[in-house]
Amino acid sequence: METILDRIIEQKKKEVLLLQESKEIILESEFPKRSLIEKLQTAKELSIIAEYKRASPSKGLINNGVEPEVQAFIYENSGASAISVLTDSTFFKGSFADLKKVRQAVNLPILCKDFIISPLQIDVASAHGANIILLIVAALEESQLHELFQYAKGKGLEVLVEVHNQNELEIALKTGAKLIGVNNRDLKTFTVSLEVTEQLAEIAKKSGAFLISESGIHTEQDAQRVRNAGANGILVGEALMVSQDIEKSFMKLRVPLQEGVNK
Ligand SMILES: O=C(O)c1ccccc1NCC(=O)[C@H](O)[C@H](O)COP(=O)(O)O
Repeated sequence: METILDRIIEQKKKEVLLLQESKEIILESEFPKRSLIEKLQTAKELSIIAEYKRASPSKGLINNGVEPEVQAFIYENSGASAISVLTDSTFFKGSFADLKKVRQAVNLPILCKDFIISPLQIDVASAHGANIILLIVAALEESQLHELFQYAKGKGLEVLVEVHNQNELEIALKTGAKLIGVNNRDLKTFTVSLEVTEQLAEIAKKSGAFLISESGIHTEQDAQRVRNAGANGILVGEALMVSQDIEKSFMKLRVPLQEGVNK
């Protein structure tokens, strides 16, 4: 049966074809480098990657009433370590224009949250000001994952390699990734469980990578739970996008790290 991830990847293939056919010259990034890894190395609390996400396949419309640069500015002032911007338009109502607006509004590292299957998309992400790209193991052949990982690193970008089970994690670790994202959401069924982070944390941490727990984190208890499992950071979208008081929501998620976890 065709899953939503299959549909997203089909759409991405069409977008990449259009990019290739347009022969548009994609300029090199004119924006300064920003490193999430450097922040994680010295963090004293669970790092928060705060996401700008208007809509999603699992939730439909989340919040279409706030501008990306305004939301990102509040995230930065509330203590975010990085900002994630959904750039997919078909399924998430995002865009690369959103990414650029966020780049111009904040000094934080920015993650381009998209479904990358081609080096061309990495060029576009970088040109719009991304410092980090996402590679989803479930969406790529292993050889493609390695090729895209090396390409992004060659452009000076950091790479968050996303997994949802042990098999994917073992594939991810073969790239030598320093940033492993464990997505608590199954992208095929939309089921969300923080147990996924608990199950994979030990193997991910043994490799020396920083562990980011992604999706389904809403409360202080959720943040503490994945922190206790060994996460260095969390990626939070919906909870912040629907919050009536972002600073207050942030304060609850800002929990101290256990000593030595990022050494
Ligand atoms: O969020 C979805 O419905 C979704 C569906 C299919 C592929 C990816 C999807 N989301 C991307 C993400 O991983 C999340 O935006 C991110 O981790 C934040 O999750 P949340 O805090 O639960 O909004």
